Amino acid sequence: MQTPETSARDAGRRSMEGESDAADTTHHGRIDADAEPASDEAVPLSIKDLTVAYQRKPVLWDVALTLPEGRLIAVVGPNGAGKSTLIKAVLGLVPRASGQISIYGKPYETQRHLVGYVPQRESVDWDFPVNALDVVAMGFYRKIGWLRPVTRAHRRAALKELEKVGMATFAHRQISQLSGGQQQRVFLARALAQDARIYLMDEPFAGVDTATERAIIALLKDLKASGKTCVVVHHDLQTVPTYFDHVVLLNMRVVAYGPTEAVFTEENLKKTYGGRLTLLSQAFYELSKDPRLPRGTKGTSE
Ligand SMILES: Nc1ncnc2c1ncn2[C@@H]1O[C@H](COP(=O)(O)OP(=O)(O)OP(=O)(O)O)[C@@H](O)[C@H]1O
Repeated sequence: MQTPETSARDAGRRSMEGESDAADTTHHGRIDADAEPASDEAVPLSIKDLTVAYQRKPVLWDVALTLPEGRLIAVVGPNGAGKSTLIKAVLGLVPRASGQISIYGKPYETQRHLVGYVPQRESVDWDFPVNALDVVAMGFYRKIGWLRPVTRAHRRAALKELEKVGMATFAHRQISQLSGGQQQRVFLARALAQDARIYLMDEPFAGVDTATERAIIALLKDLKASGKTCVVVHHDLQTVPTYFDHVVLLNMRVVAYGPTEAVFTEENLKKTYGGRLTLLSQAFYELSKDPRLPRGTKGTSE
């Protein structure tokens, strides 16, 4: 039966068929680099046949991903590729035209307590009258229940999370009076307070200084060391190989997915970024000079 959702999907399929653009790959661009675990219950995030449309225009198309546990996973792609939409779809914040999403084998609605979210900074209302400590304490609400008061013990625990991100001295500062990087750290502390098993972070490195970037990457490594999975929307191609174990290359479809050293190649990036080859060549030129790169990642544009 034709519904508005299936009609949006069909419209999108037709427009996709007319294009030979960057996202046009076989097998939905999926590379099954990791052997899939026997059961979805062992998989932090499983996405099957996900299509999302805004006003009937698809922005994610037949996305399929099986993400492994205990890894740092970058989601990379050009502006408008659907990276934020992917994160929002997992959190049930945007309606799906089709597809199934599961967190450790069950729908997000029953697994919220396992998921920590760090939103894109621009999407937050920073005029909301709360201080940094209040924001972090919100991370405990799922455990304590929304109607229960935050106790002194929770505030102490929230302060500890702020310490981890170097923000304890700003605990009583209104969030609107913090710098962009400081706000970002507070939201990371809130995600830590959630004590989740999988973290979804939408551009946590955007607009932060070098010290904050180092603090965030140290935090990600700690999370990984304790077996957590972090899915991070990331724009800086140069740092992908050093920061992340796995990469999802996205441009409406999944162009490629798998371990960074196998997937983060110039060819796959060209498929992902399409016509923006000049920029990409420059990025690869910079990359090719970087001694930290794993073998096979170096570009050919030297
Ligand atoms: N609420 C919305 N209503 C209509 N269109 C939307 C909405 N949100 C996003 N879009 C469109 O969907 C597409 C994907 O947006 P999305 O924010 O997911 O991309 P992105 O990859 O995160 O981009 P960026 O790197 O610029 O943050 C874009 O073309 C965007 O304009």
